Amino acid sequence: MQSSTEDLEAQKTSERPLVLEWERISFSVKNKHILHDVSGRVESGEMLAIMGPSGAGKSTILDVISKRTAATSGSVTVNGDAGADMSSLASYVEQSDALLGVLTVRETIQYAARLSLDPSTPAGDVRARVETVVSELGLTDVVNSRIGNAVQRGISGGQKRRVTIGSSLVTRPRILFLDEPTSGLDSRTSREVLSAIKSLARTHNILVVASIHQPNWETFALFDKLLLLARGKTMFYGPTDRLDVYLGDGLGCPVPQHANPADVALDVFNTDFLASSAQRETHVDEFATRWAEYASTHGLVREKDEHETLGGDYADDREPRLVRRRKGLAHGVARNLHRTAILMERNVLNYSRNLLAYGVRIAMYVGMGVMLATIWVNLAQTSAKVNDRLSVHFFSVAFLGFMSVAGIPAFLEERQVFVRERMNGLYGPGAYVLANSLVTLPYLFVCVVLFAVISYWSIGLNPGADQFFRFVGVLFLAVYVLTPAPQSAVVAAALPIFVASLAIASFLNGFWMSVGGYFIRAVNLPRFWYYWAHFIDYQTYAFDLLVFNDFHGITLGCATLADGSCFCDYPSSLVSAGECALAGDDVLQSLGIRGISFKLYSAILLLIALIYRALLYVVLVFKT
Ligand SMILES: Nc1ncnc2c1ncn2[C@@H]1O[C@H](COP(=O)(O)OP(=O)(O)OP(=O)(O)O)[C@@H](O)[C@H]1O
Repeated sequence: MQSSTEDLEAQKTSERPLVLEWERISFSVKNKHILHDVSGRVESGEMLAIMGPSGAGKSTILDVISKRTAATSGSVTVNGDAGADMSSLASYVEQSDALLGVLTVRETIQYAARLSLDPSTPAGDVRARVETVVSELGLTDVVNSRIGNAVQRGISGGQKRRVTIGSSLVTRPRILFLDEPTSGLDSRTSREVLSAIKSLARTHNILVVASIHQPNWETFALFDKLLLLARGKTMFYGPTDRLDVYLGDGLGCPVPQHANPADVALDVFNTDFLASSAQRETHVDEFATRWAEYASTHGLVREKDEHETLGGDYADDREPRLVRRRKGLAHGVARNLHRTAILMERNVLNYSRNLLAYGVRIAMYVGMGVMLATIWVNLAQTSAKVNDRLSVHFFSVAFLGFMSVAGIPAFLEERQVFVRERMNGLYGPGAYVLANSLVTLPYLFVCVVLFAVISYWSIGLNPGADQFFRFVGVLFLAVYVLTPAPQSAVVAAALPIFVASLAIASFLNGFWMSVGGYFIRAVNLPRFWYYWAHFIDYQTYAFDLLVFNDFHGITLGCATLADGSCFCDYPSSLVSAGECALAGDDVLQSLGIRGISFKLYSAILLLIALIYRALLYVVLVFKT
């Protein structure tokens, strides 16, 4: 046990230092040139700041060097390897804090640690790591407080920022990218946070690149290097302590005594308020040229031979990729299962505490059970009530389907967390979909059982015990097709905007109702809709199964008219035999579902449920 943890630690810390280099990076979108020939280099243990006025291209260069976005031209290499797998080496802290609101600060950081670590890591090591990060980031006082969400106020914005950073730091990435890590933090906290990052970076040899807006002097001084951009061009690149020299000697804008060189530089390079676009462009071009000349004459452009300081020619060092390959398939499968189990545990915690998303929905199922039980109360077993019985089945399936849209807000919150954690290499869409699909099973089962127990006997559906259990089983499968993630989640994953995904998911639910064969009989549907939509509609199978389950084998009484003749609402095979009654199977015959196979239809329903999950997987693979 211990030895494998040591192996992991040894592997993480004793690996040769990394060198991240980007050379002549240019990036354009729709003919808009956002970055022009930007180069730089950082080594393990160093912290590089990317600064510049608003719109300078800081986030864009960070995206490019972290390989989230491909450059239009230029190269990004790690130890000379342009194909290094950044997701296994790096963690990226985005500007926004994607966290699960119901978890506490400790739980959030602890799950990030557990998801990133080898399964054999002793729990004590995980705890120690978490406590170190918590105390270094000044989160000790709020360690047991919940993050908070729209319903429940939690920790402050600045504390959330630190939790997000902590969730990355605790995984001990070899490279840490931070996009505006200090936004929302006061100057003292900014300094403390960056100082903690620096200390961890030094101790664990982490290479840090951070875009930063307007650091105060002490915060600025924590960085080893600076890349200063304006309108996508390099204004300065080199050790931070050379900035004031360059401003004075190179540009003739000396930094006044006690002034912060970062402030002076941002002032000088901010061209936003010049009158014309041409003026702005000329100004920046002039600065870029002055910098290029100064850098080459003062030796501030780092050349390849400096790589030797890291222990020789690293062109042959393909360590990151080799490490990944050596692990093998069995290790990969075991690790993914381990991560799935951790995600399931976190989901259980999330769902059980998320009263709005999940508690309210249980209440909705109970409320719907009570509604059906009291409105469709005690339906007589007569032919006149056949349509009322059919509507119970239609309504159960359709309404439960509609309620799946209630899962969209919770899914969108989860999706953001998933995107962040996936980008940071903690787990993939497979583990996420599997954990989500498994954890929802008992939750949905409880919901359906509650609904069935409340309504089934009160409505007076087929009294057999087998029929009751089948009713629960079919409804469970139908609800499982859609709730809480799949259909709405597929839509929300593809289009992660609440209002838009709500509208599309609601439209889809309405569509499935229309082609399911209740409002308009399947045989009467226009052929275009019948041949595809009707057959892929989960409501078709769920409705047919519920109706079959209810009507098969029962007899319904018909009305005796004043003239003594018998009237049944559906063609009856029993009347001709002298009985004024309607066989349930006659109703099934009229609906065209007498011969259906219970097993086949259930299997199709299950298949549709699995297809939705496969679709969710595919959408998450390509859209996140
Ligand atoms: N995908 C894109 N399509 C069009 N324009 C883009 C795109 N990405 C970035 N830009 C533009 O490129 C410029 C640089 O954007 P970027 O977000 O990198 O700047 P920034 O320095 O991080 O700004 P801020 O400090 O305000 O966050 C901006 O003018 C932005 O509008």
